[in-house]
Amino acid sequence: MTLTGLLGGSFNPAHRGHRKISRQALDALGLDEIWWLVSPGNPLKTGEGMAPLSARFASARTAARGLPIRVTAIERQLGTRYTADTLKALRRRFPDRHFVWLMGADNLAQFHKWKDWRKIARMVPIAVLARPGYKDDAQAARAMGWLRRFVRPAGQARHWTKWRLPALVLLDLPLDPTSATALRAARPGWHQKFPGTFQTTALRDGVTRRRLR
Ligand SMILES: Nc1ncnc2c1ncn2[C@@H]1O[C@H](COP(=O)(O)OP(=O)(O)OP(=O)(O)O)[C@@H](O)[C@H]1O
Ligand SMILES: O=C(O)c1ccc[n+]([C@@H]2O[C@H](COP(=O)([O-])O)[C@@H](O)[C@H]2O)c1
Repeated sequence: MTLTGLLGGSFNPAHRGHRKISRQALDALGLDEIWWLVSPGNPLKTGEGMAPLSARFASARTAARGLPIRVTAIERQLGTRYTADTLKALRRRFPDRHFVWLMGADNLAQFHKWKDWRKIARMVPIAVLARPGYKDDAQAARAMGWLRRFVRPAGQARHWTKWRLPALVLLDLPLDPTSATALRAARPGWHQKFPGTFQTTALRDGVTRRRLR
């Protein structure tokens, strides 16, 4: 079984914070690799100010360099937008992998708004990475009203494949203040550096190549 972390995101653009939390998750959870799922469109975001998938994907490829991270637009290939649907499809398609869902503390604060969020927690363990300014919001998250009883000690994080689900671990590791919102404000035209189409390798056996626009 390959131990695989899933970090879904808009990556508009990808940045040092994504890299940092991925390194932390690789280490704390003893992962073999992480897949960055570059979202065709977060269902809770309007799409305003969202760069094309091709540019976000390319920025993620650059940010992930040198780490055991696979950047993928698999939700585009699967035709899914909601994480619950993506996880259902991935678990069916990759039975030889153990998946853990990774997210920053800001997303835990919103988690109760996600489609079928309790089902998500029943499908995969969830690891929450600390983010500056979101410690209190994460603790007070509406979803925590239900999830709190399933919280596992961070010291046992490497045993996540053995956990009975639902299971949630809060990884309170050194913080990184980088945010895509701040980067976009500083460089609104960032995506012009990543023009055109891109190629993505389908994850199954790495043979199929698809051109996406
Ligand atoms: N600096 C960070 N610290 C902890 N988690 C982070 C950090 N940056 C991003 N994440 C997490 O990475 C995932 C993808 O984030 P995303 O691509 O939305 O970046 P972002 O910086 O949060 O973007 P935006 O500012 O546009 O909302 C989310 O789970 C988010 O919580
Ligand atoms: O499934 C949902 O309802 C849902 C609602 C909001 C966000 N998500 C997912 O959360 C991940 C983080 O999104 P973002 O835009 O905060 O980077 C990304 O994979 C989204 O598809 C999923």
